[in-house]
Amino acid sequence: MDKILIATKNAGKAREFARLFAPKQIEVMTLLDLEDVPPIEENGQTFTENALIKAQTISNYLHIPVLADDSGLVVDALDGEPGIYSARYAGDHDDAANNRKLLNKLADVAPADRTAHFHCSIVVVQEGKEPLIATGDAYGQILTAPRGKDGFGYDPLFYYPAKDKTFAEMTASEKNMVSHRGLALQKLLQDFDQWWQ
Ligand SMILES: O=c1[nH]c(=O)c2ncn([C@@H]3O[C@H](COP(=O)(O)OP(=O)(O)OP(=O)(O)O)[C@@H](O)[C@H]3O)c2[nH]1
Ligand SMILES: [Mg+2]
Repeated sequence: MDKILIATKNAGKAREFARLFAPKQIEVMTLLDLEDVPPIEENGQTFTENALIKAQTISNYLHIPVLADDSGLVVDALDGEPGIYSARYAGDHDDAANNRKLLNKLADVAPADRTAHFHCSIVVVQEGKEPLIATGDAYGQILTAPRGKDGFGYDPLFYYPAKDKTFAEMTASEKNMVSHRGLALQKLLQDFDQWWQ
């Protein structure tokens, strides 16, 4: 079975990618499976720049093909915050604190103005090849209180009208069908087989 290394330390992303790659008979490994990982500085100005930084840092170190995802929540009433800072909005990878900060910032914003989208940029890099890049977006709105227990990050606050559920109320497969990450990966996979050869 082929394996792909995903340059992420996020267990929520790792679970979603494992499920997304399963039909292709590709096993997913992540930085959570490795012992010594060089530090990755996510100092890009865009999601795609950050995804390239993650993938290239690890590919330069291990000399194997690497996929990376940079993603986040873009809230219209907050001029696009938290955006590329989604993981470190209030506390570094503290989902509860990040969600509290988001709710506080939106306290005076009416339901109709609480529109937002999740964005995901996925890249795959391999030495000597042009990177393969795909993006996906999922549109919804931010609730005033969390709903649901599944998923990760801001999922309990992100309401997806077409399914009348938050991302945290969806099963993993339901979320993958409509999520920013699922959509970006579907696009990436259209070109992946040819790129992978
Ligand atoms: O509710 C959510 N459902 C999602 O589907 C989702 N996708 C991204 N996010 C948020 O955006 C940050 C990514 O930041 P990010 O791309 O730098 O990833 P990360 O730092 O968590 O892991 P790594 O891949 O960098 O190691 C994450 O931490 C989350 O806060 C999500 N929240
Ligand atoms: Mg990160």
